[in-house]
Amino acid sequence: MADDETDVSRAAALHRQAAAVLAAADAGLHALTPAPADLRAQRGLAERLASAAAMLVPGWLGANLATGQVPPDSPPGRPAFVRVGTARPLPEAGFPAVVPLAGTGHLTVDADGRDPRTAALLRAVLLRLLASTEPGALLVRAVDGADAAVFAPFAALAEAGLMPPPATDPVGLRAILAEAEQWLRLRGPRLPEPRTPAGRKPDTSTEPDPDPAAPLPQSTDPRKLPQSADPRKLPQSTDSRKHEPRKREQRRDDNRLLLIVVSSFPAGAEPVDLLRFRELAARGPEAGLHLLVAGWPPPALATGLPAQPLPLSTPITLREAYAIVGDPPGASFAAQPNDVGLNSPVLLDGDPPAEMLAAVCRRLASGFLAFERPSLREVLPAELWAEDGTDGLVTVVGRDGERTVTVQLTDLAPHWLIGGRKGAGKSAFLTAALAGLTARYSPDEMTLFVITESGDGTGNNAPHLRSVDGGDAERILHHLTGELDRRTALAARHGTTRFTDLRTALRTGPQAGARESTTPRIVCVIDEFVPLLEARPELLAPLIAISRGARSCGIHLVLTSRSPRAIPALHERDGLFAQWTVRIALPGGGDVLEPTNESAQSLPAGTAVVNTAGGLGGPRNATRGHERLVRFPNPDADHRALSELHSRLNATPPRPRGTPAELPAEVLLGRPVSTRATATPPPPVAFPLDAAPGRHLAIIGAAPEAPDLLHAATRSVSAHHAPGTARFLVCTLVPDADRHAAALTAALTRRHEVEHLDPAGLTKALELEEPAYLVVFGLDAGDRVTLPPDRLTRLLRTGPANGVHLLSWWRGAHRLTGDLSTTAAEIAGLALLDLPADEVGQLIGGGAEHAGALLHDRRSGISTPFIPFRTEPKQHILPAPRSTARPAEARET
Ligand SMILES: Nc1ncnc2c1ncn2[C@@H]1O[C@H](COP(=O)(O)OP(=O)(O)OP(=O)(O)O)[C@@H](O)[C@H]1O
Repeated sequence: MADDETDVSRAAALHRQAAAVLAAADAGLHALTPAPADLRAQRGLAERLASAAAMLVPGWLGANLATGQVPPDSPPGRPAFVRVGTARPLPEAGFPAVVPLAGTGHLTVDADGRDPRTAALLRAVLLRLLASTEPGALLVRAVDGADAAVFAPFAALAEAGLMPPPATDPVGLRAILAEAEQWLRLRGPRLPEPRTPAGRKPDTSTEPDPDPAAPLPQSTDPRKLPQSADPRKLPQSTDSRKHEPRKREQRRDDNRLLLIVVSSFPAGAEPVDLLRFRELAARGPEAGLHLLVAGWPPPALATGLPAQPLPLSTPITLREAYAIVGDPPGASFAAQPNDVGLNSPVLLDGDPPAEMLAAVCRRLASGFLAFERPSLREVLPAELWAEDGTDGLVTVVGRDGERTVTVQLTDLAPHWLIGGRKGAGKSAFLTAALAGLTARYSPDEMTLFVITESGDGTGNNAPHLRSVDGGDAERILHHLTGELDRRTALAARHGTTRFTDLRTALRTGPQAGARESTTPRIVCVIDEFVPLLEARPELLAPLIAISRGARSCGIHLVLTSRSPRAIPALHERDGLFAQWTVRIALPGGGDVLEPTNESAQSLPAGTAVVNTAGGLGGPRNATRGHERLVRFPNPDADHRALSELHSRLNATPPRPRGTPAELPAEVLLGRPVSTRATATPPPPVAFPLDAAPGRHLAIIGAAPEAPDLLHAATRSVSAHHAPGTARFLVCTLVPDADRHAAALTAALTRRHEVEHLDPAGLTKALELEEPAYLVVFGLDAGDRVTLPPDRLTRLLRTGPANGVHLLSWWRGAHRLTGDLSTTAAEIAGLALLDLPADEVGQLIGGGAEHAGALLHDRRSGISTPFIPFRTEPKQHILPAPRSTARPAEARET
């Protein structure tokens, strides 16, 4: 019994003990967990926060990407908030953790992108932002200093030029900083110069380029018109170097954002770079610039700098299994005044599904290509012909992100080599570049020759243009080598070795204002030079001569090709391209770059790599100071702007007249007389009107078609000159030719400046020293008062050097072989129409016998029969002049 009692007591004690433990555990539990009512409140709060988040971050900005389901599109507008993960105040309750961005601030993560959680977060946030904005409305620049391939999944955007490959070194980092600072300069309040704590200026010597938005030196050309005299102004265009980015931005999209995502800072980054980040952070949000910086502050780099938070940013701090989200700029997540940050652990978003990310990149890349192409107007200046070409020619060729890209033709970078596969856009690039050049420089500053197979390769009819006929290649190149010789002699005379100095000497020296001092830079474009050189190897020598002499003579070559390396010798040491520093590679045109340079691999349409170091380069993903990926306009899509420009160019004073750089005009007289059938029509019979003494034409004969031939021949000279660039003085001394003179005047007036002269005016015009064509019908009727022999002789001898040429019709040979024979012997070009054999003999020497039309060039001694060109049908018959008519009689008629 006693044992039973003992057992019962022991059981009771154990029971009490167990009950006490239970009570203690119960008390302990109650002390550790919230009361059921609080739990419910927290769950309710999480639900309310989740619904608020759905409104704050709709669609891509806040969806749970891990499900793999493509979220609905976000409504248009800036991504003011973005989700970074899920806040979990309770294991079973959570809500999206959302931080502010556009218009408010930035985001920092303490661990850099080498931590996989950071890398995944950066990719997720970047994807959300890209997917929720219009293609091109968000420009992204990335930095991956640890080269951890954090942004590799976004490579398709790099190829589209939407998000360039990440910068991996300090040079690339500084290029991005410079771009961001330029962004602020254009959009935000003024950015002060960043300084190190010691007051030292940041070392920007390794930055890729000077600020392209900075204005170029102002023109010193005294002929430059003031802004108010604005026939030259292009009111709807903008000077891309001075005003264009701001205007473009205002016009197109004030809501654009520039996002800089730093996964990790490169090892060589300096404290001053971080200070620049701080400045950008402080001023960025109001200008649409936002930063997503991992590894902030970078302790190893921040030597000398206190580890401060980035201004206006929401900091994220990683812990073992979760992250802590600090307070956003200017606000607090905490309910209690003394609390800081979100009062809940946050599970950061992981990597978005790869397929989803790739699809978004593809969509953006194709949309961006259309969105981001600059218009032709963006490469044109605000004012026509306002630039001075003395130091070189510079034009905008397109845009690299927000930065306009200019390319130069100067004494040190005299030529361009452009490569691209068929259909790459070479003609488009050229057309836009030439439009920019012809709009910036007047024909006094620049002369243009274009050699194309088709003759229409550049769509250019600017008054600077001298020839677009592919058949003219030889003539043009020989003319240019002649010009090279002339300029070389001038340079020797003035003791100059650079063209800039020669031009300055010519302008300011005693010869200033004389014809020889008008020495424009010459640009000679050869579209598709490879087939040309393959077919005409003899053209290589003049090309090499021009290439070498460019520096001192101001003659620039621009060559394009689908296969620039098809003639390897041109690229070898001392080959044509050895000294050509400017290389422009369009899609499929990587051949113009050095073989080790991969930057032009898989370029999309409408883009080009502009390299100013002879094509030197390396891997594709590197940022190089001498290389730019440029988007260029498509003039095909901008016909209106192009034709508007050309009509302005052709209507714009001052109209340049003949310059020594111009190819001499040729008078076309007729078709050659040939009995052989040929596949292509032979060239017309022509007489060149160059600068040598005697280069004038006399059409001689009483045949009815003779005055009409003068009409036709003069029109061919008119056609040689770009509209508005030549001057014609027309005179008739025989009434029967009045209608020819009137018809000619009417035809010429449509293109050039024309003046009708009476006999007294003709006498005066014999003293002309300004370039002009003197066209006289019935010159044999001029008496000694109208045609003082000494004046006529002087004109015939010295006129061509001044660009003055006499084109005349004589009703017979009697004056030329009679009283004016000495004077008339100065005329080198004789077009004889049905002259009696004895008169032909007297004029061009014995033994000549010919019926019909014959051109005799006294310089070469060659006579060429031809079938005269006509402007009117044959029925008009002139009364035959009296071959014995005396001058005075003729004048009275
Ligand atoms: N900036 C651009 N963006 C988009 N498309 C463009 C751009 N420039 C040109 N294109 C288009 O590319 C096509 C080819 O252009 P283009 O004729 O200039 O090429 P190409 O290199 O000169 O060709 P080819 O070698 O046959 O002469 C045209 O249809 C043109 O509209």
